[in-house]
Amino acid sequence: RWGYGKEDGPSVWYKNYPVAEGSRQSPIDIVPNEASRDRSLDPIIINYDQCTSINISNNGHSVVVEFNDSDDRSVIKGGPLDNPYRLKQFHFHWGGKGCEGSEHTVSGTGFASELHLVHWNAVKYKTFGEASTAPDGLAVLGIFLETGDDHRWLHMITDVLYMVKYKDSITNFKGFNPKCLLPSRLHYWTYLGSLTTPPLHESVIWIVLKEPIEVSEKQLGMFRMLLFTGEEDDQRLRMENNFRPPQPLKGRIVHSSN
Ligand SMILES: Cc1cc(C(C)C)[n+](CCc2cnc[nH]2)c(C(C)C)c1
Ligand SMILES: [Zn+2]
Repeated sequence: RWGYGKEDGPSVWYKNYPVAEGSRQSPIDIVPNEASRDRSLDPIIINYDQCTSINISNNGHSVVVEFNDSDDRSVIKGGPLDNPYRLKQFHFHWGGKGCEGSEHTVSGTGFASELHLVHWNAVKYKTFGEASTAPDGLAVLGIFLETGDDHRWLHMITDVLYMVKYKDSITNFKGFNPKCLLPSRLHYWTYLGSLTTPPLHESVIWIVLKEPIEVSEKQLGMFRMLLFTGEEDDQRLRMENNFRPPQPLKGRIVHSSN
């Protein structure tokens, strides 16, 4: 299968997933003064008030918090989106040391980590699976994490990571509302892209927030105690550097909210 190592990492994914060399792959390097400032771009609207989490798991690639997406209780809308998109899950990508770990970069600079809040278009598609292969099926909100002070709410997640240390482990994680992970300003860049891991479907409307959130080196270090490997595996591989590097823009325009 695929991973983030030398033998199975991003540089060889094209062998089993030819779309890796497609025309709308993610992530990308965002160059702010090459982005087109659209005054017509509305603010994004995030309604997470009725939102509650269900579980937290280690899928062997990242740590994932899942939500009940059986109704429109938690949605993102406005901005570049024609419909409300339902929150399905969020997860993180991070590095092995401070300066790299995010998937998107800004003028060539990476951040220590990147949070992805994954939403799907339940107006046009019946299931997440169907939406995940449609060109306007998913909307992923990307938030950069930079190291600095402790994040006052991230400990809710880092405190339970020991429960999902191994691949395929899962535990109850109710009542967590991810609005506490949002930065104060919702200015964003948006462009058409893809999933950043196989199957790399070109189905994502990316909304990347300009303002990072601050987390401490200690909190970030907790993510690195997770393992890519399972409890029974003879190899113990620390989960870190689970990010794909930026991909060619191939003529795409990045739009910038004001
Ligand atoms: C929770 C989750 C995890 C993953 C990867 C890390 C396997 N993926 C696959 C690819 C991806 C992760 N981040 C951007 N794309 C998704 C998709 C469906 C958005 C969701
Ligand atoms: Zn992701």
